[in-house]
Amino acid sequence: MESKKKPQVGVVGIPFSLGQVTDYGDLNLEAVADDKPWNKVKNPRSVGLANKKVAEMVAKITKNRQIALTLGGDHSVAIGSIYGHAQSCPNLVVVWVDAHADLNTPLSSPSGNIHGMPLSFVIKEMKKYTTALPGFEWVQPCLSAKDLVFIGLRDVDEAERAFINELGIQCYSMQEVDKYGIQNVMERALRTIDPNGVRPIHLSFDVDALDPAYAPATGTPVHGGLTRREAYYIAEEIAGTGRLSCLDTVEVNPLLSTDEGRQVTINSTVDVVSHFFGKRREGNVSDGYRVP
Ligand SMILES: N/C(=N\O)NCCC[NH3+]
Ligand SMILES: [Mn+2]
Ligand SMILES: [Mn+2]
Ligand SMILES: [Mn+2]
Repeated sequence: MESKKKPQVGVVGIPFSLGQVTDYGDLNLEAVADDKPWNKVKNPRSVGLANKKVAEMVAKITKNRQIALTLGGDHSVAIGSIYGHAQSCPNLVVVWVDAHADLNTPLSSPSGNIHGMPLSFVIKEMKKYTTALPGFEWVQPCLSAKDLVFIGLRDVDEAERAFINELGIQCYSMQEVDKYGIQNVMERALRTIDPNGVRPIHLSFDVDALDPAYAPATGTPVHGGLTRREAYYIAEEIAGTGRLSCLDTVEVNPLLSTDEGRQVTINSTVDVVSHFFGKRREGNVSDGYRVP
């Protein structure tokens, strides 16, 4: 699903040098008429309807045993992608790669922007802290807090940190990435959420997890982010499991940078996504290739 704005070719036309791709096309995301704010929450019914369509599409794709690549738009799209993915893979685990926790509820959010709240809609243990929101009646929490891990956090609101502590969610902020190194972080993260190495992986990649030097064209850039090398490593490790089942790639906003910044962001995003789909820095040999 692309955002409503005309996405840049770079992100839409990700060069899938490996594997067979089915383009399920753009979802027709119509705004809901008279979509009044709910407290500070803007456009709840339109965002809710869009996510319902995302959920139906992701459920269909993952039921086909294909990897669903969801191109945002902002991170609110993960409400639909995780819910839809859970319909076909109820035992999924979620790896959330982001500068932000996106764990606010409609009650705790300072901004009212739903892209800062997606996880509060899908985590079962968040039910008692949150509230019903018009447009989201269709969402049932489908993820246990123990099946989620954060990587790359460095801009976490107080309420989000309190929820992470309360729920005991596994969390590797940039502090832990610096302390342990990305190889160690990936080993610990996957060992904790999927010790037997059998569960389908939902990877939700917010490009602002990258340092703004590599992804300036995004809504909420935060200094001190992942290098491209660290992002490649995450992607290669996830691809290496063979259990990637859904990949969200969100928060690329071409309108928020210079031409150069836009291109830098698209190049980084396309490259990281290619590594999630099997591109390896050591090189690749396609099936059937024979030495010349
Ligand atoms: N990129 C964003 N989430 O990942 N923006 C919203 C965060 C506000 N705490
Ligand atoms: Mn996010
Ligand atoms: Mn973010
Ligand atoms: Mn945003």
